[in-house]
Amino acid sequence: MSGSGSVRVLVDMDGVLADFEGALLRKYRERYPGEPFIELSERRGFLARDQYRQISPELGPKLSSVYESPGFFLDLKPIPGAIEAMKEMSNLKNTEMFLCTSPILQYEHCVQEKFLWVEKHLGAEFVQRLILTRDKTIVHADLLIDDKDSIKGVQASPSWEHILFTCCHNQHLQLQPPQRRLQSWADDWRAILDSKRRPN
Ligand SMILES: O=c1ccn([C@H]2C[C@H](O)[C@@H](COP(=O)(O)O)O2)c(=O)[nH]1
Ligand SMILES: [Mg+2]
Repeated sequence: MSGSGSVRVLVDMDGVLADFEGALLRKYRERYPGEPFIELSERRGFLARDQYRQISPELGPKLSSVYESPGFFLDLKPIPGAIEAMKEMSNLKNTEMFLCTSPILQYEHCVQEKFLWVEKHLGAEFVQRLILTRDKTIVHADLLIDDKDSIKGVQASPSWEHILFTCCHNQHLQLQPPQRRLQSWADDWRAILDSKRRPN
């Protein structure tokens, strides 16, 4: 993959750098105060929309109207420790770091706001490291740090090892060895990167 001793890492945005689930619940409750909601501790499954649909079919579109609104992606708060970790990672020797995120299909606001979010929180130099794709399997890297439990695409055997970043919707999942987790940005992400470096 990358040269000897070096490592290429893809870092997801929603649920890893930006607190998508926290903002979604808060803004949904503000917009639909009388409707049922799901506490973050009760979230199961990657797509919040699907879990809300199971309560009642009309709740799915109500929930998605929240993240399709202008300003939703730009206003997301950083996950604790994420900004510091990205700045440190980008300065590590023999380390290529890219942000790799999937825009929603209602891309009108989402795409531009993802770029703006990166510039606002990480700085203009990180905008050059931003990859938007609906299929992360076709991007070549050693590691993908992502909160989605199952990442599928046209490439059946992606080049990267998926490190599951803990988020409310995946915290209950029991991983099958050798699958690995990163519990938070306070967890030892440096050791995970080092584990992919080949000796010089
Ligand atoms: O119920 C949901 C939850 C999330 N999404 C969207 C929001 C994000 O843009 C993507 C996730 O992107 P990642 O790059 O995998 O973090 O999924 C949704 O559409 N519906
Ligand atoms: Mg994500």
